[in-house]
Amino acid sequence: MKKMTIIGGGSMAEAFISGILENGLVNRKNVWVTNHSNKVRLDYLEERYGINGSYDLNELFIDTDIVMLAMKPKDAATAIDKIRKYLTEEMLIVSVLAGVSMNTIEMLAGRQLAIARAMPNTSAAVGKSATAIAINERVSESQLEMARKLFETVGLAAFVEESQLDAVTGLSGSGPAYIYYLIEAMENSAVEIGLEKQIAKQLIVQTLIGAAEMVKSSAKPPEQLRREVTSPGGTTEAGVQILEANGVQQAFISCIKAAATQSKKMGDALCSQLKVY
Ligand SMILES: NC(=O)C1=CN([C@@H]2O[C@H](COP(=O)(O)OP(=O)(O)OC[C@H]3O[C@@H](n4cnc5c(N)ncnc54)[C@H](O)[C@@H]3O)[C@@H](O)[C@H]2O)C=CC1
Ligand SMILES: O=C(O)[C@@H]1CCC=N1
Repeated sequence: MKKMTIIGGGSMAEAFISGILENGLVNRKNVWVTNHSNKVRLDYLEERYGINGSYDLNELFIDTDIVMLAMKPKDAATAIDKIRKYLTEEMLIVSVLAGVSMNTIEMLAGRQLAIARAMPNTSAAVGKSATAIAINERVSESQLEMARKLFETVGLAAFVEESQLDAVTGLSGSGPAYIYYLIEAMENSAVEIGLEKQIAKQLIVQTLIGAAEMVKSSAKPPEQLRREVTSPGGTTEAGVQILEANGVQQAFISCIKAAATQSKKMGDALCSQLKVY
């Protein structure tokens, strides 16, 4: 990959810049980033990573072979409108915009483009994202490999159909927040039952890593692993009965469905705004 241009210099962009440089995917002198008039932030990215920040569109787009869209979905229309004349069919456009379809991006750009639309998560910041990627028919084999390599610099990358990306968003895009929510509850309860926050945090984190590792490496389904922890009449049973009585599993299911529905709604809202234009 010769040159990469990132539109939007927020937390997602920073995770990718860090991953790309750590893995030597693009030379730091060939990584370009812009944002919406936050010069202080661009200066920080330049200084911290030795990359280029710029507001000059010619400089940003000349000879670039990959353009990443990393602004908030609500800013996508304005941002793409500004850069549309610089986008060409030869470039790979990589979008991480939640809920914004490849069709919508092409409508905003006013032309057909080779697009890889992905849903990473914030664990990209530590190289542990779970990312799903969908591509359109204009993406070449070499561009597909480029997208795979790009997302693998920040964690696991899997290819899905675009129609599945709202589900992915509800599941793993928003997923870290559900786990943090659980950790908050575990930390609060630990303090209430007499543990110090610091030691509780270590125990909780290791418990999560261990359980995740077990699910990953074992052929047993999670339900069976759960049963193996649960001795009849024991402590786990006493705890899990409370979760069941409070409908916690159902609450998680409803939570993920609501997040997936919201992803679809956000995309539909942007799409209907475009039709009104
Ligand atoms: N935060 C998350 O958990 C995840 C976010 N995403 C997606 O990643 C994208 C970025 O999210 P964050 O990094 O959290 O956002 P952020 O708010 O940290 O950064 C957004 C950046 O876009 C820039 N921007 C706004 N308007 C612009 C314009 N017209 N031209 C150029 N730059 C412009 C802002 O100046 C800012 O630097 C969003 O579309 C979000 O849906 C995807 C997966 C997970
Ligand atoms: O909450 C959001 O809309 C974004 C998309 C996935 C995670 N955060």
